[in-house]
Amino acid sequence: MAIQRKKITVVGAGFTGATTALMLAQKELGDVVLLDIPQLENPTKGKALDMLEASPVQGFDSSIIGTSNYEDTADSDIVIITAGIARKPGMSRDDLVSTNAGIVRSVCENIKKYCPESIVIILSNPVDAMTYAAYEALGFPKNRVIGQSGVLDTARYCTFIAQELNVSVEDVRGFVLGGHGDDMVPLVRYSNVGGIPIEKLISAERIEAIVQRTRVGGGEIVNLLGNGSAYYAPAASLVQMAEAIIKDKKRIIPVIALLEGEYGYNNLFLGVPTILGGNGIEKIFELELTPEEKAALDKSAESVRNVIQVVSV
Ligand SMILES: NC(=O)C1=CN([C@@H]2O[C@H](COP(=O)(O)OP(=O)(O)OC[C@H]3O[C@@H](n4cnc5c(N)ncnc54)[C@H](O)[C@@H]3O)[C@@H](O)[C@H]2O)C=CC1
Ligand SMILES: O=C([O-])CC(=O)C(=O)O
Repeated sequence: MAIQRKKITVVGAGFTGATTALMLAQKELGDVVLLDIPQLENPTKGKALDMLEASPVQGFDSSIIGTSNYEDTADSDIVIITAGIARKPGMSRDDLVSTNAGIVRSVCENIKKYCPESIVIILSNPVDAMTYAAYEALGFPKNRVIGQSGVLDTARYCTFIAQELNVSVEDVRGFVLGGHGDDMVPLVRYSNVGGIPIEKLISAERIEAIVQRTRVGGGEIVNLLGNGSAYYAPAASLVQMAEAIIKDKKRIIPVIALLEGEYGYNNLFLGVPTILGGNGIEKIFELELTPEEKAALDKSAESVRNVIQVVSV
């Protein structure tokens, strides 16, 4: 039997979706279908063709097509949902909940029909609640419905640590637990640089400043851009997740997963460290937390639960 390339659909051809499509193709992770609403069919086709025309220059052989027709997405291995509105300065991610829940649900009805075996990664905000809404609408097993927040939040956290110490980002390790909101929980105790705990290298005050900056990292970009939110680092984060799945890398990556008892929470989607591989979320790691860390996670979980209540049908 001929070996087939993977097929990856990106729903939403705006800033995050288009950037993701290009990065996926540049890494030759599969053939890419970029889908947006019928009113934007020509611009979506135009973006896809423009990207494809970069392929001879950059030397990648993935195809990229633009469409508004879900038939073109049929049997995708991975579907990435970026459809929805983004926040502007002065807004919180939670302000997007009603609009984006409707969009994510309608997208999921089509994914269920055309890509029933796919692994679905959700980016649309407020992402913990949107992952819940997608899970309800798709009816897929929980390992195949995954939200993106932890890769991005951790990337911001590691960027700031590397800047603080003037060292390579490659040597910084850490991760962020909890919801994708201002009370997310960067885990200082589990963070190190080249194996050295960051608490040995950075003062408590500076660590606290880095934690705070990470928590509001999305808002920092929103305020700078003025008319939308981050897209380069979010796209890179989605691509890392897609790559872990497509190559069955079994990477340890923080993602938004359905918790059924882990960390003491039930029926809640929240960012936790997982093994991400060919079957999607293959394992959730339950870490031992100090009372302070658990209290911070409880606060974040409560915020997510309040938003999920708005979208729950
Ligand atoms: N979870 C995370 O870490 C992050 C989440 N986001 C979220 O991702 C979403 C997208 O952000 P951007 O790409 O910057 O926004 P954008 O406005 O540039 O693009 C969104 C696209 O979705 C399309 N769309 C709307 N309804 C649709 C539907 N029913 N079917 C298909 N496409 C549809 C729009 O036409 C638009 O092209 C926002 O909700 C944003 O808050 C953004 C960055 C990080
Ligand atoms: O801040 C936003 O609205 C977009 C987002 O989730 C992020 O960049 O972390």
